[in-house]
Amino acid sequence: MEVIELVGTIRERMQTLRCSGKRIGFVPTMGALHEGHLQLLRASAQENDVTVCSIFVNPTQFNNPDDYKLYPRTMEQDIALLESVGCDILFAPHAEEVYVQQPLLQFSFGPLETVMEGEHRPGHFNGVATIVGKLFHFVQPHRAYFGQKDLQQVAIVKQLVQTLSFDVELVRYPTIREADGLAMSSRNKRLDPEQRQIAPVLHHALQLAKEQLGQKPVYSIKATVEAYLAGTGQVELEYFEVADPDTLQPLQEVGPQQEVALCIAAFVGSVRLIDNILVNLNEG
Ligand SMILES: Nc1ncnc2c1ncn2[C@@H]1O[C@H](COP(=O)(O)OP(=O)(O)OP(=O)(O)O)[C@@H](O)[C@H]1O
Ligand SMILES: CC(C)(CO)[C@@H](O)C(=O)[O-]
Ligand code: BAL
Repeated sequence: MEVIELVGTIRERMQTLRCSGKRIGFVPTMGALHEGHLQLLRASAQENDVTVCSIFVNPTQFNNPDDYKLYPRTMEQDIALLESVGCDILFAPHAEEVYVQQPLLQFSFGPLETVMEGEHRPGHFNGVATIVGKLFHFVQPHRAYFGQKDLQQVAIVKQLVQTLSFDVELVRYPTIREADGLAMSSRNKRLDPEQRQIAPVLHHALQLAKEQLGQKPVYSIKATVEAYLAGTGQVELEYFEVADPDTLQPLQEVGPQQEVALCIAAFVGSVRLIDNILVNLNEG
């Protein structure tokens, strides 16, 4: 695997590959790789001629300085994992070069950024859109792979691609979970053993809500989830929403034919985790 750190070098390399007719698959990450990332990379390796992974803990998308400081960084182990799944190129740029020009562009994603992650992490999606846009320019992928775990991020990137006319096909990959249901996430590495044991309650709460969908009104389902998590005594709920899976806008009512996204964010100790599931009521 080639490891490239400089923007000029990745641009040149990708230009050459594109000119020789190679199809480029791209998996942007912040590192501390786990099986969720590896599945995205395997899908890319299968569906493209060349797979590029980026590892960059992007400072502009962190609204909480401690979260940035404590974000797990495991570069040596990441390189070994990338080699094990046949990744061709790792792009690991430096913040000084990525953010050489200031100030940052301000994006506007309308209603998408006023709910859930947008509401609770001010500036987060502006940082995500900025870095994803830059990475798309550097890597020039034909396809880019994103996880459903960050469902709202996928919608933001989709809007970014449409608004700025990037010629990139987006692939949304299902959430990969631990055996006990916990969605894999780099931040799981920050959980102590007791917190790790309790963390699957986020997923359990989503399952509980799913069972009640179509039977009970949305406000009552929300109350059930709140009471369930409060009962654990160790998890602080930030939000639970029943949302439209495309617009991510909260739904007050759910129709019999509807597909909905059940989305949750909660603190386990000082670690903030998110999760979601998609439910199609039509499928019984
Ligand atoms: N469990 C998972 N299943 C599928 N895709 C995932 C999973 N976890 C992360 N991804 C995807 O991998 C890409 C890189 O994510 P990132 O590096 O932020 O990792 P992460 O595990 O989401 O970390 P964290 O949530 O702690 O920031 C994103 O598109 C993300 O949605
Ligand atoms: C897409 C991304 C790599 C941008 O920094 C990040 O938000 C992530 O890892 O999901
Ligand atoms: N996986 C989303 C990136 C973030 O939480 O900042």
